[in-house]
Amino acid sequence: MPDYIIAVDQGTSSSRAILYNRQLQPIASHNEELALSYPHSGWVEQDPEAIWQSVLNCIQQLMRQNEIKATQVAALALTNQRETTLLWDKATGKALYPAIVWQDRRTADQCVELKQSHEAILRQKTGLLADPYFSATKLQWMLDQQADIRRRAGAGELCFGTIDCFLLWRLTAGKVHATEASNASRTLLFNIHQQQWDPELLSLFNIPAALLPQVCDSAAELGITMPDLFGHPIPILSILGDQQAALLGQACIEPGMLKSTYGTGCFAVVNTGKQVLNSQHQLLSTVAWRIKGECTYALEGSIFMAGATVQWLRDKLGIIRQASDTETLAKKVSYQQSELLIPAFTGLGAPHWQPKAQAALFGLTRNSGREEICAAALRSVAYQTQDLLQAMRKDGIELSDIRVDGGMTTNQWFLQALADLTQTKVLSSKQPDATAFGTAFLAAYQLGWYPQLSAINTLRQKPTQFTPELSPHQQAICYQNWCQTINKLLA
Ligand SMILES: Nc1ncnc2c1ncn2[C@@H]1O[C@H](COP(=O)(O)OP(=O)(O)O)[C@@H](O)[C@H]1O
Ligand SMILES: O=P(O)(O)OC[C@H](O)CO
Repeated sequence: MPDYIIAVDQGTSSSRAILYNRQLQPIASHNEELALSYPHSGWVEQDPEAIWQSVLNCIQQLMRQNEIKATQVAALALTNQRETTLLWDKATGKALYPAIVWQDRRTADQCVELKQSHEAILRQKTGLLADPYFSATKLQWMLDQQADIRRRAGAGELCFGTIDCFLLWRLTAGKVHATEASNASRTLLFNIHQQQWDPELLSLFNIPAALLPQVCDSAAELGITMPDLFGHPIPILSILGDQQAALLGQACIEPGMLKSTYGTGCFAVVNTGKQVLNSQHQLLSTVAWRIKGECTYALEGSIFMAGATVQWLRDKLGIIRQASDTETLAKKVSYQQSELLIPAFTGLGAPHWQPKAQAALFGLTRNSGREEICAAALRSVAYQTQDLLQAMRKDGIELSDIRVDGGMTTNQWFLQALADLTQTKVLSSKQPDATAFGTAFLAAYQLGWYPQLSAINTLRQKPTQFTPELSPHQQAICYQNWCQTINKLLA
């Protein structure tokens, strides 16, 4: 009897595959880092073949290293970086362009116009707003680059997809062109109330409907892998956008429960149940998951630079050798530090939505060194989280704690700073891969191993707790300085 599930988490910084047993304990994993390229100012791209190859290698290596045969695998469960846009040729399966990554700002000018003319309708239909972050203007940009391309798109010769859709296509050797509702809800083309591609929005962005994938439930028989890939076909039974998968993986299955994931970016997401909450404070409404045709919705605050700021310290400034060095260095720096980093390297996301903002480091003195810059970088992620929590509270969400996960949460110093600067209890998942766990659980649910979503409560390990140690008065001084500095930058 097949007793395993393999979850694939295709993130911005890396791809990984994790092997779970029937009790949904992680048995083994295989990880591969992925490169990003920045060919022009504001552009962020990835190689579609490198993405595909990394996913394939991760699954194959995981199976090989653990002597697992495909016949022992009950399901493949996918989760992925969202919004990243691909366009490929139906006949050859080859992408026409590099993947335009969610952080890419090339369509910022277009979004300024869109904001003035169509923000209200975009918000009402999609829960999102006019920003280059989402897929629609990225796809529009691709379609505007070649003379014949819209005709080919209209004739059904090309496919658009987010990462999940591209992987599903490749895993099934072109048999399935489909996505699922949580990923579709990030495109700016999907009506989250009616659960369908919106004809008015397709016409606004001049996007031929023939390009679009079918939108499925998040748990379903989504496809079967080609036998030659893993030696035997494996059913693909769940797909979720990575932030929605983490919401499920952190057992936030009731309205009002919040998680915040610190990977490349940071995404604070709160379950709003059957209700689409219309934020008055620049947060997004999105599909959390769709099961048996029924949608659960969520409210989201998106920060573009979290772990990516740490990568910048490593790869561009060269002041650390590895991400964990930030912890050792930051420990030496008190809250009295004058240095403040506004990490608007790819514009600012929620709640500012300023795609053209540029990063800046304030308050430098002769005493400022790599310790201070590391502390400022880590604290910038905590301050931005406080911006999101404030917006959520103003929208009427009551928050008593934050369930956190993602690569950055191995940094204990950061987690204490997060509790201090948000004055909120932080519960750090002992399962650092809450994202993969979320989609693996959904596949197990689809298999009938766990017939109720509430079973996730019993599978989740007790988290580690961080409580605020900074006084509310000191926090208020620090946060006021952050707000004033951001306002200065945006003025
Ligand atoms: N100890 C650490 N301190 C700070 N940041 C870290 C640490 N370990 C990993 N990171 C950051 O976490 C990110 C990777 O997390 P991950 O959840 O794998 O991201 P993604 O899903 O976006 O690929 C990287 O950007 C890295 O810089
Ligand atoms: O790569 P991550 O894990 O930071 O997630 C990227 C998000 O899905 C972008 O919306």
